[in-house]
Amino acid sequence: MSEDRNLDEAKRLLAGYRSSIDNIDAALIHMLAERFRCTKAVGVLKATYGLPPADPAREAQQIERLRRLADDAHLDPDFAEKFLNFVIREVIRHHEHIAANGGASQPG
Ligand SMILES: C=C(O[C@@H]1C=C(C(=O)O)C=C[C@H]1O)C(=O)O
Repeated sequence: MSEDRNLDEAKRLLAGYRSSIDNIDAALIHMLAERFRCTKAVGVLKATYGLPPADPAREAQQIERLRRLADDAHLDPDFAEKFLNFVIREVIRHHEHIAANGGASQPG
């Protein structure tokens, strides 16, 4: 009987955590969409002025900063670095694509 009650309580807690996880995932998607909206504009600017798609010096600064932020927030800095590199690789792919199209961004 008390095991049933414990299981019910566990299910209630699980549903509460999952509801927060769903909200956080939605926020992440919106934040990523906004970031890519910005970086696509940067890609158009770079293509217009003949600047290279990638900027390794800027990336090094961002990684150093994000590693520090992650550490302060008790998030694994190696994971934060991998995540940023994953996002930046996709941004650079967009920039190369924009440059190859003469500075025109693609929708989406
Ligand atoms: C957005 C830029 O282009 C590239 C993408 C970056 C990013 O996604 O943060 C950072 C540096 C560049 O390699 C930029 O130069 O600022």
